[in-house]
Amino acid sequence: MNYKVLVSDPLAEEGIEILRGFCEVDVRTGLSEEQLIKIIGEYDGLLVRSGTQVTESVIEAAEKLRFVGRAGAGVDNINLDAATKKGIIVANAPAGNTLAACEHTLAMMASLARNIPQATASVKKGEWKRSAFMGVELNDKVLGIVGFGRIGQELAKRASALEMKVVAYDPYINRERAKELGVEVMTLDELFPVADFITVHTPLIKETKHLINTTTIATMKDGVRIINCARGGIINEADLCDAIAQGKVAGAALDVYEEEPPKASGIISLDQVICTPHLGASTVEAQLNVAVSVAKQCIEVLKGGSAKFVVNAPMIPPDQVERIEPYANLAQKMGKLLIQLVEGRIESVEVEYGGKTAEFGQNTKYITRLALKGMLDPILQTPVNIVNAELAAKERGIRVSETITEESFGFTNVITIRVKTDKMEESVSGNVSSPGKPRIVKIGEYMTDMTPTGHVVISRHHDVPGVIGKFATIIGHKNVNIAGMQVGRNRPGDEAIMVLNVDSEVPQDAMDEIVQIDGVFTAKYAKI
Ligand SMILES: NC(=O)C1=CN([C@@H]2O[C@H](COP(=O)(O)OP(=O)(O)OC[C@H]3O[C@@H](n4cnc5c(N)ncnc54)[C@H](O)[C@@H]3O)[C@@H](O)[C@H]2O)C=CC1
Ligand SMILES: O=C(O)C(=O)COP(=O)(O)O
Repeated sequence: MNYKVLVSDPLAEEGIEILRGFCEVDVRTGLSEEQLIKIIGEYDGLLVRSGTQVTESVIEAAEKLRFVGRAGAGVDNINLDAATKKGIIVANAPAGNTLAACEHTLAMMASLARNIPQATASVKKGEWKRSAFMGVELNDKVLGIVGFGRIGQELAKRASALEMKVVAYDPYINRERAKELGVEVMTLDELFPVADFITVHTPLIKETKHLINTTTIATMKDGVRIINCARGGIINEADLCDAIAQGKVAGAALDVYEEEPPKASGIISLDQVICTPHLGASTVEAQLNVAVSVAKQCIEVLKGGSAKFVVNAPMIPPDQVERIEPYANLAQKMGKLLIQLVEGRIESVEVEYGGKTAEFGQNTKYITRLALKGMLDPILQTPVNIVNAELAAKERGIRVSETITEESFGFTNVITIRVKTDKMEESVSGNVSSPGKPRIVKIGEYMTDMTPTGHVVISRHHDVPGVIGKFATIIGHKNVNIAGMQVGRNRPGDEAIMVLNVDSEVPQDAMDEIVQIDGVFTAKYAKI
């Protein structure tokens, strides 16, 4: 298969080389939205940084696109809802530029404290104004970190080494980690009045938009200095401008802006504001890291696998992959089998996690999505994958639920998928007894022991002599070899189930004949 990937922002050559070893790569930077919309239909993958706006219209025009890779952390320039709806995997490289952004923040803070950019410009003009650039020390000052994630934590370590007192706010803060780093955890209301320097390291989301504004600035220390190396929009620039003009805020260091590039007449025109053009991630080391990371993830996805840092679907933590992945694969096969066994419009899908699968925790969401993919992908026009499986079900009015039970009919771990349609109900249960040994252990009420692979015929019939023989004769006449057979029943003479593993497809006319056999209630052929 000849894949094509578009790189629409500057990406380190090392990443592009990795991609070129796998597929065709076009590097076209500086495209307008209109230009991007015109060409995106040709591509299977798109790699961006913060310069490209991957809007809903771009996603709409992307006929073949399966992967959008963000060579960096922030994904606020990508319309995740639109991508999710279309089943496009969006992944980033979250840790690759952490240190670059952290060091840039430190550099900005030191430059702000000592007026280095303003002094540099003055000296270059031939001036020698030593008293005009009196600074403040970082030593002993309180640094307030808002957003204690990767960058916030790295910054705390370094600021402590400079003998600053570090305080932090994050609604999801890891208190243990904060304690280890000697950081005092505060609420925002507590942090604002005590900090000499305030630096934001949150994503730009609804909750953080204009987090720093006239009202919150009023609660800050007089002469506070503010740094934003995270995202424009976390600070209300107009409000900050006023506060600097009034002398409430002594200065600001900005790497990111509400509009990029920022207007020359806006906040950057103030002498007390120092600025860089979104350079937080611009180090040789960080660019190599993020480019290689997204290139590798892109290849994995185009090969049919998953990406390591998917942002629009549940992910399995790396240390859980070995345990969860076999069940996820099994669930997908169970879903694929079920959809071939049922008739009618699906109303609900229930995935029950039995025995010790309760220990899977949040990872059940990943497994459930793969069960839905197995079930819905064969019957829907739009490809269904881990990203859009849940949405695809919801859009078709299918209720999806997960339940957890200790009940496991003798197995350590067991997953049961129950499908209810407007005509019937069916269920299958599966287990992975040892690595690489997935089994279907129950179909409806009947225990089985079936490998979920290849061609199968599953019938329900009256448990009376002769039925199985007639069955085998019909299949034999079609030259279909029977590889294995299991019969399950609850009581002699009752309804029984038969699972036949066969070596090739059973033609429809043979299936039609089988259902005509006296005593056969249902018979379904399925390919897993
Ligand atoms: N200037 C640049 O070139 C760069 C900017 N960034 C930006 O820096 C920011 C942080 O990046 P990372 O530390 O890697 O992300 P992260 O995801 O590791 O940390 C973000 C933290 O913000 C916290 N948070 C969420 N909502 C919050 C709220 N309402 N108030 C306070 N905290 C909240 C989260 O709990 C999380 O701990 C992102 O916006 C990212 O895009 C990242 C790299 C380079
Ligand atoms: O990783 C991030 O969030 C950044 O803001 C870096 O942006 P960039 O890749 O340099 O355009």
